[in-house]
Amino acid sequence: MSLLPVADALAKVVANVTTLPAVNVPIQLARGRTLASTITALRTQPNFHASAMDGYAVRAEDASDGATLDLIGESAAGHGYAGRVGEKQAVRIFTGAPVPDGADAVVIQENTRRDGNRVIIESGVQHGANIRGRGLDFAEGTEALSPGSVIGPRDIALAAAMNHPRLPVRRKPKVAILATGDELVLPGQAVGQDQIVASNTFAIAALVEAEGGEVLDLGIASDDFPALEAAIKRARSEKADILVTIGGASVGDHDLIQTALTREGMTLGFWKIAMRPGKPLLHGRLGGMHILGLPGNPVSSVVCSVLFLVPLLRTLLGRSETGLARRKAVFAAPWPANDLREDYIRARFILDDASGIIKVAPLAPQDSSLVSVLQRADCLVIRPPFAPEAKPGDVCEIIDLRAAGY
Ligand SMILES: Nc1nc2c(c(=O)[nH]1)N[C@H]1C(S)=C(S)[C@@H](COP(=O)(O)OP(=O)(O)OC[C@H]3O[C@@H](n4cnc5c(N)ncnc54)[C@H](O)[C@@H]3O)O[C@H]1N2
Ligand code: MOO
Repeated sequence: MSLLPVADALAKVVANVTTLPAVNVPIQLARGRTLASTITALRTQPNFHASAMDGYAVRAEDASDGATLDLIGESAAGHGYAGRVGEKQAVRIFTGAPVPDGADAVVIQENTRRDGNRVIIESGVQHGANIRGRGLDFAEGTEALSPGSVIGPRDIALAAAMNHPRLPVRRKPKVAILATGDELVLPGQAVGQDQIVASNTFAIAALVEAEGGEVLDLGIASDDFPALEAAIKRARSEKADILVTIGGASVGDHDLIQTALTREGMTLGFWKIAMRPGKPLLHGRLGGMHILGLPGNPVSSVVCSVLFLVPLLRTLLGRSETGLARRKAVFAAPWPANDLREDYIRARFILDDASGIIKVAPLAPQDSSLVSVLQRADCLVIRPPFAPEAKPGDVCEIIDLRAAGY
C-alpha cells in the first residue's frame, strides 16, 4: 500500500470541518478560549481629560516659574471638580482625576510650594503637560480583538476596560481518548512482567487541554471487539467532536481498531502515511465525529497529535493560525539522508548566544517507543522525504516544542 504524504494527510484532516458554535462566557473564564467575534470598545477611555500625576491643574500661561496661584478646589479620581479654572487659579488634582474646565496643564506637586490657599509654582509647565487627552487609550467603536485569536491576560485587560463583562468564545471541542491494548495498566497500578503503563492518554489529554479542548477519558479497552465497540458507542453517545484512539493501528493480529471503527460505521479517510514516527496513523469520520487513530508507540502518538490533532482542534475552534509555528535552525551534527517517510527528529537546542542562531543536535536513539528521549527534546527537526545527508551548519526547519509549551 502506498503511503500518503504528510501534507496531503493534514489537508484531509482539516477539510470539511465545521467551526464549533459560539458561547458567551464571563470574562474571568475567558483566558485560553478562542474568540468567536470581533470585540469593539463600548466606551471611550479615558472618557475625560485625565491627570497623569498628583499636583495642580492650571492654565499653562499662568504657571510660569515663581507664579502664585489661588487654590479654588480639588479634583480626585471619581470626584471631579465641577467649576472652572480661571486666570491665576489652580485646582488640587490627583492621578486619574478629571482635569477641570479651563485648565490645560498639571504641575506635579514636587515642583510647587503650598502657602495656605495659595500655591507657588517653582517650575512652570507647557500646555498639555501631564494630561492624558480624552480617548488617548481607545475610542468607543474601536475594533480591538479579532475572531480566531486566543484570549490572553492582556486581551482580558482590554476587553474589561472596554466594558465587556462576558466574551463570545468557541465551545470547547470535546475529545474522547481511548487507549487500547491488553498490556496496559494505569499509572500507580501494579505493573506485571509483560505489561506497560498507559502513558499516552495522559500526554494527549494534556495537549488537548493546552489547546483549549475538553477531555473525555474512555480509559483502556482490551484488544477485543466488544470492548472497542462499547467505547466507540460511548464516544458517540457523549457527543465527542473527536475520538482519538491509541494503539492497535498497525497490521498485527491484535490491531483491531480499524475494523472496530468500520463496523460502527466509520468512513475511512486514510490509513498509513509517509511519516516517521507515525506511519500507521488512521483518519476517518463517524457521523459528525472526527476520528484519529494514533499509533501506540508513545513518541508516534505524541508527534501525530502535534502534527494532526492540534490543527484539527484549532480548525474546530476557528483559530486564525491552525498549524504550529515552524522556524529555521542549523544542524549541529551530521545526519543521514532520508528515505520516503517525512521524519520528525527529536533534537535538543544548542544556543549560540553570540550569533543568536539556534543549532539543533539530534538525540539518540530515535526509536519511537522512547518517552525519555521525547521528554528531553526541545524540538522536532523536519526532514522531508529523500532529504540528502545533512552536514553541520546545514539549514533545517523545526517545530519548537518548548515555545509551544509542549
Ligand atoms: N509488520 C509491521 N509491524 C509494524 C508496522 C508495520 O508497518 N508493519 N508499523 C510499526 C509502527 S511504525 C508503529 S508506530 C507501530 C504502531 O502499532 P500500533 O498502533 O498497532 O500500536 P500497538 O501495537 O498497540 O502498540 C505499540 C507499542 O506502544 C505501546 N502502547 C500502546 N498504547 C500505549 C499507551 N496508551 N501508552 C503507552 N504505550 C502504549 C504498546 O505497548 C506497544 O509497545 O507498529 C509497528 N509495527
Ligand atoms: O511510525 Mo512508527 O511510529 O515508526 O514507530
